[in-house]
Amino acid sequence: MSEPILKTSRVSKSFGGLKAIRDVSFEVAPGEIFGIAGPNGSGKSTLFNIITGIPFGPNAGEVWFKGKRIDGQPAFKIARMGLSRTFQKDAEFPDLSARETLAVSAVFCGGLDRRQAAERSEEAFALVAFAPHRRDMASAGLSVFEKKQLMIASALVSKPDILMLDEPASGLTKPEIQALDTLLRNVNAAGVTILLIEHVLTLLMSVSQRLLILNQGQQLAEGEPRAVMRQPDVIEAYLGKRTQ
Ligand SMILES: Nc1ncnc2c1ncn2[C@@H]1O[C@H](COP(=O)(O)OP(=O)(O)OP(=O)(O)O)[C@@H](O)[C@H]1O
Repeated sequence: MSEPILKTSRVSKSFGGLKAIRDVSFEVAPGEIFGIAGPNGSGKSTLFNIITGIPFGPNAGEVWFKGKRIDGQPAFKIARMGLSRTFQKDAEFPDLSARETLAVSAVFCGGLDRRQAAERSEEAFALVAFAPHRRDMASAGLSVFEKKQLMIASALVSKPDILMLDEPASGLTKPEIQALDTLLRNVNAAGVTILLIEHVLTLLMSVSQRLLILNQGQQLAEGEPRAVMRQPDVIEAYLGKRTQ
């Protein structure tokens, strides 16, 4: 692999007696779409939290981004270095328009002035193919898919090197998942490395160049998606053990 853009080295995170992430090490190459999967509660979102520092870093281990160690850094610094994320729950401002939402993200998260914010918003809207005639309506009136587009555009407005998406396909119909597949490929083709947590395995398998599988906070497998998904221990973690 070329020099990794992101690397974790034996990161761990505990909540009291619960070891949510144990000794997880992986590397992401620049320009890659890197998928992360695992059963419910296996630690996927906690891994994103540890990397971004939102709301906490690891208890142990190291996180490296663009050759710099970032664990222990404040979350806003990590974000401004070029690491941007979304959350499982859509969090729109219902009374703000899509355009105003992006302006807020650009000014507060990207640290941009109003002119730069407007330029970046146009770029982000274009990248996620957000319909121009819907940009000035209140976010509350947007469709589920448009809210996803807006969430991703908000994360892109600061021009991150890495975009980290936590289950972006949840709540989408099959055609919308197909549209999300295209959206992710377009964002990636524009030079953004993507880390993708996703339960919709068709999407994950379609867009990811490599997969990391977590189970009970531990790294179960990593590698080429089809090979990983054929591994007996991965099948067992998803489907349970045969009893006969
Ligand atoms: N802030 C917290 N305090 C206490 N326990 C937590 C906290 N965050 C996560 N956990 C626990 O850590 C474990 C891993 O949770 P996490 O949300 O990372 O899993 P996940 O793989 O993202 O799950 P899902 O697929 O359901 O979103 C779970 O047992 C969860 O209950």
